[in-house]
Amino acid sequence: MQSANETYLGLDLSTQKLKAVLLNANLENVAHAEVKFDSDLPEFRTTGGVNAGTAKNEYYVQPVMWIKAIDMVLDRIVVQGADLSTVVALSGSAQQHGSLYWSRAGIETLRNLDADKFLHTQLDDSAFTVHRTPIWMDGTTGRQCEEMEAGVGGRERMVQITGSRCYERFTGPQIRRIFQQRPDCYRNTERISLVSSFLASIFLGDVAPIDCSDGSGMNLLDVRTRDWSDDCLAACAPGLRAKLGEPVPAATVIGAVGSFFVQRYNFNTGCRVVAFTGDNLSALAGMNVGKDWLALSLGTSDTVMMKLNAPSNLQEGHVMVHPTDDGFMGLLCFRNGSLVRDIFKRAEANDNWENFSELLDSTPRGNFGNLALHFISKEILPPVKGSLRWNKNSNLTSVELAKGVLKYSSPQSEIRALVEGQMLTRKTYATEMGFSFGENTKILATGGASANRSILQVASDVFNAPVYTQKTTEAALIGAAFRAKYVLSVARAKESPCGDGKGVVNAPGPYYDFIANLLPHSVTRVCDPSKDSEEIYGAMVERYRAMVSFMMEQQD
Ligand SMILES: Nc1ncnc2c1ncn2[C@@H]1O[C@H](COP(=O)(O)OP(=O)(O)O)[C@@H](O)[C@H]1O
Ligand SMILES: O=C(CO)[C@@H](O)[C@H](O)COP(=O)(O)O
Repeated sequence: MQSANETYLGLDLSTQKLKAVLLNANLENVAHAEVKFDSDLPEFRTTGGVNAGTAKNEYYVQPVMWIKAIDMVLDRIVVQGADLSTVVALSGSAQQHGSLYWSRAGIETLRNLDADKFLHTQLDDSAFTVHRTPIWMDGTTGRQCEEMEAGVGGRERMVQITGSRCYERFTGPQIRRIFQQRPDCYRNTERISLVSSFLASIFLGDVAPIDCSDGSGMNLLDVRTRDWSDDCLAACAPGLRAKLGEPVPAATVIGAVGSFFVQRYNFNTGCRVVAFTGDNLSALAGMNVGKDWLALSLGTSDTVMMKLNAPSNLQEGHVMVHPTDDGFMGLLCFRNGSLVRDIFKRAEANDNWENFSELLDSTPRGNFGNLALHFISKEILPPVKGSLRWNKNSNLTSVELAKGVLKYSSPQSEIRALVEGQMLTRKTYATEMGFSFGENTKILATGGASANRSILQVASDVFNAPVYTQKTTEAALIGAAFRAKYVLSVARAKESPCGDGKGVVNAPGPYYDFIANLLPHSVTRVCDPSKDSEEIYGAMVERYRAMVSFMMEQQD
């Protein structure tokens, strides 16, 4: 039976941080802690949480950094007042697509962790066959993408099976590259984890299954049957099914917390571990979005998410297995999100978000016809690299602007052109994915930049829809704790003896209603679109498309 002082732990291993939150039975925040990779773990020399490799578009992380962060974040949340013995279920979220390669010795160590030692002194480099984990920012697998699509019978077929065409950051192409370039490492790999199932594995004390929802970001899972596709596995690398293990639905209790955590952090032996999932899926769970809602996550990457009843066969964009119901989730990911806004904040706004907002607010909507696209690293949607600034004439001056010879004459124009360009990109692709904008459309924003009202006002104007936020900007993190509570309630109802009245636990019903009942007033309307929004931004979409075509022609 549920007792009033039970708590739920959520974790989120995002690009730049590892965060933890403890929620009580009413889903209220009891304690929170975070570890920032750049500043708290400087010995790993990351920038924005990642290391750049020597090859073009190569980005990786050393897994030991994440392991070190786990000890640190738990120590910190205890200092914040968390009594971890009250946690009845925990779950987590993590950046999507990255892959970790367990050695046999690593799995042995994982199963026998010594509570008197730090995790990172036990699970060191020898636990993994690949010491540079490729993460979602990596773009080195163009060749493997082509090979895998050809292997299954073409791009369309890949989209039909997995919900996405092959993307360079997706796990399947990354695994194939390791198989081809480092065959010994691949052969010596006992199991492969996603970042989410890796984090779950640590808490479980054994290799955790990959969940079907994060598994949809691999180009390996059949999103309809919710199992690995034999065609995709064959097109990727040999012996892969055994290395991946069987996928499970995100709503699965995968075991009890490992004894390391019981002895070292005072967790209860009965604390259940619920399958961890990808951060975008977890954000959808944390935002609990219903019909008419478009979720906009402004974390390190910007992502747009929506609920889909059936998979769309759109080639640009991803269809994933929904984390909390039987349907699907549509996802669009934009690599040049916060990191580019960070660059402009430093260069144009004295490294201060308030200045950035003032400059943004002091320029009229439409920016006198100045519009810019900044894809500092190769963008996912559209697949373009470079910067392009156009003014209202979009011709001669634009060429000079395009060459980077010129910037706009004021920081105000620079910043508005950037943010309007970003939001136009998000809206154009959301429309192409099949989201139909109408008078009932509402945007729910989350992620670090959703704390910025000025950025949200541009989003509201460009999307021509009201923007809402939740109390927290960390939907992926709270989504993990919400799922822990919900999945535990489902498990308890199943375990409970039925029919005799006493002690029977009722099934909690669908996830959406369960969370909505606990948190009936969880969103606040923060921005409304200006009256002239459609007039201004409707027309700008065509210019935006012309700019993208221009950039496409310039690509090498
Ligand atoms: N007030 C603000 N205005 C705009 N952006 C902000 C603000 N505060 C934080 N951010 C952005 O949030 C980003 C981090 O978002 P977060 O959701 O914590 O990232 P992730 O979960 O991907 O690690 C930072 O890179 C920063 O650009
Ligand atoms: O690649 C994707 C989604 O497909 C990214 O959204 C990653 O999942 C990273 O997430 P953040 O750290 O930006 O939240």
